[in-house]
Amino acid sequence: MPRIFKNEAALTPEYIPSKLPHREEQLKQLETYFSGFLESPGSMYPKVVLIGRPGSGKTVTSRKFGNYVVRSSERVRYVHVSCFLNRTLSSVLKDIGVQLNIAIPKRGFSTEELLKMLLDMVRDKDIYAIVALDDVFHLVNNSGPHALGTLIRLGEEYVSRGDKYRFGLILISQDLTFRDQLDRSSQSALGNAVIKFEPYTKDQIFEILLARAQEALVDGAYDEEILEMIADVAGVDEKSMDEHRGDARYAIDILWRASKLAEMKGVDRILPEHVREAIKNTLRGIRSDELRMLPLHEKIFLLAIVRSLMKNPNSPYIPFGTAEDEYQMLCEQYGQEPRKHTQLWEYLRDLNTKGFVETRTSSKGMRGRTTLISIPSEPLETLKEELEKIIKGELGT
Ligand SMILES: Nc1ncnc2c1ncn2[C@@H]1O[C@H](COP(=O)(O)OP(=O)(O)OP(=O)(O)O)[C@@H](O)[C@H]1O
Repeated sequence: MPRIFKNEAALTPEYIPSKLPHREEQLKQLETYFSGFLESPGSMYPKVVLIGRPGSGKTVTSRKFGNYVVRSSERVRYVHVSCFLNRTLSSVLKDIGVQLNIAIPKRGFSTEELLKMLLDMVRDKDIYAIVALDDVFHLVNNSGPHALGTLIRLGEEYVSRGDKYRFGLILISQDLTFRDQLDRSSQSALGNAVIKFEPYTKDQIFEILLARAQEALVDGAYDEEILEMIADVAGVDEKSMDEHRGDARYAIDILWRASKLAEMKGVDRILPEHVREAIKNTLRGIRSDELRMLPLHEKIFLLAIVRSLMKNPNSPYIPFGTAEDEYQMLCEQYGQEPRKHTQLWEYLRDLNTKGFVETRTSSKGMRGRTTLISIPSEPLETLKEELEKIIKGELGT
C-alpha cells in the first residue's frame, strides 16, 4: 500500500500537469496568435517567440498548447523539437520529418535538398503543423543564424512554389539574443510577437507545488507548510541572486526528493527535515566558513532558532518570539549578557540575507501577525553540532 506517492510520475520533469497555474495568460496568448492558422490552415505563417529563465514554464506551456492544437483542430499537428538535442538544421528537419511520419533519408543529402524533400512531402500529404523549436539558441550558436533564418523565411519559399503556408513556428529561448543575430530580413519576417515568462514568485511556486502535490502525493502525506518551505527557497527574492530562484523545475525536484526520502525512511508524512535534506542534496554542503564569520551573538541566536525548530519537528516554522526565548536561555547557559530585541531583528535580517534562514509573515487569523522563521536548507542536527563546536571554541569553554 503506497503511503507517500499515489502517482510519482506527476513529479517528473516530462509530466504535463492537468493545470498550469499562473500560465493561463501565456496559453491564451498562444491560442490567440495561432487562432487564424487553426481556423484556416494555410492562410498565414504565424511566428511567436517565448522567452524566460530556466524553469519558468516555457516548454510545458508550449506542449500544453500542443495538446490544445490537436484537440481543437483535425488538420493541424504539433511538433516539438529540442534544439539542445538537434543542433543543426538538417537534424531539426529530420526530427520534424520523424514526428510527422515522413521518411527523410538519414544521410547523403544537403540541407537544401532535405528541406525541399520535406516541403514536397508536406504538400503531397496535405499536412499542416505548428513547430516549436525549444532552446533555439543552440541551433543559432552551433549552426549560425542562417539555419534559423531559413526556417523563418519559409513563407517566401511557399509563395514561390505556389503552395499554402504549411507551418506555424514557436521559438523558445531564454532571451532575445538569438534574434539579434539574425539578418535584417529574417528579423523582420519573424516579427515582434513575444510572450514573456517571468520567474515565479514564492506564492506562485507554492500554488504550482500544491497542484502537483495533489496529483502526485497521497492526501495527508504533506502539509501546506512543507510546500511553503520549498517555495521560500525556490521563489524569486529581491535579496537573492541565486540562479534557481523562480525556477519551478527546482521546486518540483525538491518536493520529489523530499517525498522519496520520506518513503525510504518508511514514514507516511513528509517532514521538514526531509525537505532540508533534499535541499541540501541539491546545493552546497554546510558553510562552516560563513558560520564562523558571524558575530558571536548572531551565532547564538541562530543556534536558538535551530534548537527551537528541533523541539517542533512537525512544523517547518517557529515564531520569532520562540527563538527569542530560546536565545535568552542559551545566553544564560553560556554566561553571556543577551543582546536587545532590536539587535536580534538585525541578526535575523542578516541571517536571511546570507541564506541561513528564511522568513515569512504568518497568515492572518492563524497566529495573528508574526514573523515566522525556518531553516530550509541544512539538516538541523549537523547545523547544531557545528554551531555548538564553533561557539565553544570562541568562548574557550
Ligand atoms: N505553471 C506551472 N505549473 C505546473 N508545473 C510547471 C509550471 N511551470 C513549470 N512547471 C514545471 O516545471 C518544470 C520546468 O518547466 P519548463 O521545462 O517548462 O521550463 P522552461 O522554461 O522550458 O525551462 P528551460 O529553459 O530550462 O527549458 C517542468 O517540470 C514543468 O512541468
